[in-house]
Parts: sequence; structure tokens; C-alpha cells
Amino acid sequence: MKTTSDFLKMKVAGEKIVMLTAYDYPAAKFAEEANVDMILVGDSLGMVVLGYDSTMPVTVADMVHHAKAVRRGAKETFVVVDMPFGSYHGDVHETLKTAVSMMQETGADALKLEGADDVLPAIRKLTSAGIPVVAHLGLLPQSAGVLGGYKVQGKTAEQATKLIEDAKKCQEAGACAVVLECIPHQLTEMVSANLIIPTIGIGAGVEADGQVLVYHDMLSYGSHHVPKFVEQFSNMGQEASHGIASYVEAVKAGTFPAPKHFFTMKEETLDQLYGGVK
Ligand SMILES: Nc1nc(=O)c2c([nH]1)NC[C@@H]1CN(c3ccc(C(=O)N[C@@H](CCC(=O)O)C(=O)O)cc3)CN21
Ligand SMILES: CC(C)C(=O)C(=O)O
Ligand SMILES: [Mg+2]
Repeated sequence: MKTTSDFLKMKVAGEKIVMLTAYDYPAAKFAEEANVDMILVGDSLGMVVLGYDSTMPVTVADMVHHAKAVRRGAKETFVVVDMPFGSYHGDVHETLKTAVSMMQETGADALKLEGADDVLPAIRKLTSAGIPVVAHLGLLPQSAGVLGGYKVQGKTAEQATKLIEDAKKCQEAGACAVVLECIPHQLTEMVSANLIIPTIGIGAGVEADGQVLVYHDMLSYGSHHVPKFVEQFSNMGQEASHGIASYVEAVKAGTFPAPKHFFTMKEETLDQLYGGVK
């Protein structure tokens, strides 16, 4: 299994880090088999798996439930779990307690927290307690209400300067990597050059040290709105709906199940059952 120090080495060597989200056992297995470097159990599961229209309703219990399934499917891959909305903005001792239980219950390798500023003490606290932390800057879906929606961040010189400073502060606080979401690619280049820890981009250009995408987006598996930064690498949703439509048709037509799907009784048992007469 790769560790945080391998990710630092990959950055130095210029080897791209591939991260993919997963929310269940089969997805985790597929990711591990394809040599994904890091799996993210993202709170985006609230949207793509649970059908909410934001990540706000997702709870620690939801994250734990899905992360346990992912861990069972990918025992040899570095697994990062999102701390959900509202679970790390209270007292740092409370945050540490929540983080410890998330780590112990799921067997995760790291936790991810959105933001800098008042989140820095939590990053410091968790790291010093031995929990690797991935930071997350730029578009913060858990603050979409405050940001005014899912919009590109860091477009002005002032915002960009703040983001570079925030990234450095996250690194100083002990973060082992930082996710950069929806920022101009030139800013990604600057942040990446200013940090020792790797940057993992989503909608942040090719200059990041790694990339992350949401499983359901990159496979076109039922996610309704697909952001501009997504490439659809397969068409799973279409495969699924065609498969289900064929099943419905076959049952209605009586062509499924076919004899190869039947279980059959012996002739002599049938004779006993009928008492020799039908
Ligand atoms: N399915 C899914 N994919 C994601 O990547 C994702 C989630 N859900 N949920 C949590 C966050 C929210 N994310 C999103 C969602 C939408 C846009 C989006 O539509 N952005 C606009 C750009 C808006 C602008 O121009 O400022 C776009 O057209 O891509 C961006 C990030 C990323 N994360
Ligand atoms: C979009 C990624 C980075 C994320 O935080 C998630 O999937 O929840
Ligand atoms: Mg998230």
C-alpha cells in the first residue's frame, strides 16, 4: 500500500497521483484493480448515491457506513474519507473525537476537511494525534451556500493570493496533500510550485500533482448534472438502462427465464408425486 511519503516522492518525481471516489465495495474493487493511487470516500455520495441535491445532509454515520464497504473492497489502497458538513467546526477536542471514531470504525488512512482559516486548528490537532489530513481549497461544496453556488474560485488576484497563503498554512498545519477544486489552472500551477505536499486537482487544470474525479461522473452512471471539468470515460448509465429494459422485455415476453435457468426434479420423483397418474 502506498503511504503519504510515497505521495511526496511521486510529486518530486513528477509522477501523477490518481485519485477516484468510491462509495461501495464493487467500486472500491474496480479502483484497486485499476491501480488507482488513492480512493476518496467523498461526501459527494450524498448527491450521487443518496439523491440529495447537496452534500449538506450527509452525516458522519453515512460516511462511516460507505467507508467501511470501500475498505472491504480495497484493502491495499490508500483510502481518504471526507469529514461531512458540520462535523469539524466545533471545539477541536470534539472534532478529534469524531475523527478518531471515523478512523477506528472504517480503517481509513486519512480524513479530508474543507477550508483553511478556522479549520487550521483541526488540521493541526488531527495531524498531531496521528491522523493524516488532506486539505481541500477552492470550491468548497460544504460552503456552497456562502460561496453562492458551485462556482469557480480564485479568479481575482486577491482571491488567488489568499488561496496560495491558505495552501501554505494547511501544509504548515500538517496536511499531507491538498485537493484544489474548480480554480484557474494557472493558480493550480502556482500553488503546486509553492508546496512540498502534493496537490490533487478537480476542475483545476493539468498542473496539479494529481487528479480526482467522482466515480459516477467519469463513468456516466446516473449523475444528473455533469460539470464541465469531467471527461466521461465510459457509459455505465446507458449500459444499465439498456440491460434493465432488456430484462423487463424478456420477462414480459416469457423468454426469461429460459430452461438453462431452471431447476429440475427427477422423473421418478415426479412419478411418486403424481402417484403414477397426472
Ligand atoms: N456528481 C458530483 N460531482 C462532483 O464533482 C461534485 C459533486 N457531485 N458534489 C460535490 C462537489 C460539487 N462539485 C461541483 C458541482 C458542479 C460544478 C459546476 O457545475 N460548475 C460549473 C462552473 C460554474 C462557473 O462557471 O463558475 C460548470 O459548468 O462546470 C462544479 C463543482 C464538485 N463535487
Ligand atoms: C469532489 C471531491 C474532491 C470531494 O470532495 C467529494 O467527492 O466529496
Ligand atoms: Mg467532498
